[in-house]
Amino acid sequence: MLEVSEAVDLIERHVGNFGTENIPLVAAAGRILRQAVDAERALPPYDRVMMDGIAVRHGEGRVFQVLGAQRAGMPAQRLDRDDACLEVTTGAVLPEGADAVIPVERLIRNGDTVTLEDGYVMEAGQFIHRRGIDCQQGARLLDPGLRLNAPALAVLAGNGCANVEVAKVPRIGIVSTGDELVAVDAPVREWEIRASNDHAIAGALRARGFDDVSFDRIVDDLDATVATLGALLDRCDVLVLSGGVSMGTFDYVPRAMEALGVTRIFHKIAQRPGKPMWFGVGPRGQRVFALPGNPVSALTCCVRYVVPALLSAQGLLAKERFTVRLDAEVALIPTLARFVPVRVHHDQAGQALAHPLPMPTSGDFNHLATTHGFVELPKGERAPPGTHAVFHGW
Ligand SMILES: Nc1nc2c(c(=O)[nH]1)N[C@H]1C(S)=C(S)[C@@H](COP(=O)(O)OP(=O)(O)OC[C@H]3O[C@@H](n4cnc5c(N)ncnc54)[C@H](O)[C@@H]3O)O[C@H]1N2
Ligand code: MOO
Repeated sequence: MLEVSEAVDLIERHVGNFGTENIPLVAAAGRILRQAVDAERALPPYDRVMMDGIAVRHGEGRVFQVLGAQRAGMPAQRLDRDDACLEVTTGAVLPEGADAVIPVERLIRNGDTVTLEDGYVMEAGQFIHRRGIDCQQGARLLDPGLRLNAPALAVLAGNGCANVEVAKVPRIGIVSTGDELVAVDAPVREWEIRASNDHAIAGALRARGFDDVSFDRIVDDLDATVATLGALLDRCDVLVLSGGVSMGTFDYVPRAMEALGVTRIFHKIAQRPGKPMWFGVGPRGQRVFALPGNPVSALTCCVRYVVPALLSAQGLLAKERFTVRLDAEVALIPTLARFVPVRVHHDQAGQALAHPLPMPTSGDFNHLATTHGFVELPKGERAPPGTHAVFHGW
């Protein structure tokens, strides 16, 4: 059986990428940037006035004649006199010849004359945001691999990028398998259960920007499984299945994959939950993740393997995971890595602590909703309080 890290490496090696597309900036929030962005011009592009008030030539004078107004959006005017000023607004170009801005609240105005407030001392260069101080033309502002958040969108807009090259979002087919499964809005009989894995998996994916998802259900029948999966392989880049991958006579997923020419990369990882996980690559390079059906296993495997693989295929550089310390002991398993659901809180120094809430079985998904994610623990006997562990959020 593979170790967790070996499974991650194998997926990483086969996951490839989904290509890029050029989209309008207005549609780019949350997408993964796939181009570099350089400054269109020096920023700010001119000496920018930072306060509403007056622009003057710095000196000893205290009374100034107002010659006119230099408003934002006007080309630069000229100020040649030490005893005069131009009224200015925040964002205006500093008038040529001026080298200080005095805020309006420091002035007493009388007709066309302004006088400095008693005791006010001006400094040369004050309240001027100098041309090029933020960056020079051509300076690198954004690198590929960034998720386009609010500041990054502002950089794109501020530098004339009306269209932007981003990673394509893959088409993902989410498939539930099992005769016992019933849709959320259908009548349910005593021996049936409602399918919940598909919604959990879609939630984990959508929360990371993978919003092109479809839902399908297949019954425990080899021909039906082959037919539905075949159609999905034709139109999807990624399949995420749950159920039908363990040892049962009616666990048809591995056999159907073989019949459809999907190459098995691995089956089974030394971990609990999620041991029977299966991963393969289709004839067109489609990535097929077949997750174990138990709800805790399915969601844990989705967050531990599917989400990071798809994000890395999109070229995202930042990793979502971070390190926490356990606040209570966890019993480990000598032969399997263990994923344990936790609630995260912080100690007085602001350090992230994880409170373990092991689920009694991998079928108990209702209690998962009280947790924030899970920690990954190695094989062993016990993890005492204080143990460092990697946390993965739902
Ligand atoms: N003889 C063995 N039996 C099992 C083994 C084993 O190694 N030998 N492994 C166990 C482990 S571990 C897991 S996990 C499960 C995984 O089995 P499958 O992937 O084949 O899943 P199913 O049998 O189809 O379902 C398991 C369980 O999950 C429920 N389920 C399935 N799909 C959904 C869904 N979409 N929404 C909600 N719940 C779902 C299903 O009703 C079952 O209760 O196998 C063990 N058995
Ligand atoms: O490992 Mo299974 O994934 O116990 O529930």
